[in-house]
Amino acid sequence: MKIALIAHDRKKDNLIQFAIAYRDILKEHDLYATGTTGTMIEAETALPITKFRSGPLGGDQQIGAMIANNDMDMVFFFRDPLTAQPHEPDVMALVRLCDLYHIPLATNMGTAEILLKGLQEGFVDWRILEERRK
Ligand SMILES: O=C(CO)COP(=O)(O)O
Repeated sequence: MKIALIAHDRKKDNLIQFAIAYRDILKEHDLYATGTTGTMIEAETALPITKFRSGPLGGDQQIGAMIANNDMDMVFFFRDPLTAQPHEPDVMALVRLCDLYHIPLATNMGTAEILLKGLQEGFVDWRILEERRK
């Protein structure tokens, strides 16, 4: 599965801790990230990550394009609800595309844990089943 990892600055530590804790599951998948998030997670976990531009410079939109192209399966986007983002429209667009294309999206640690454990247990195979139906 293709998984996107994104975190706003004050949530990056959260996502790094999450990636460390669940490294064994994440390493079985193809990982993508916005620039700074990806660089930091790679440094802490040594997981290979395809990195896009930094979020404020278009990285969210690059991941959104993958979703629109049916080329992304799951998104972990730890958003900071207390800090205004200069690229808020891009953030909302990414969340919107997840909803539009039924892409599982976790915006905080609580949901992320359930989503990743669900992935490990095979609870999110619908995209694979959908592919088989084509
Ligand atoms: O701003 C972001 C998501 O909206 C994240 O971008 P960076 O990973 O480059 O900090």
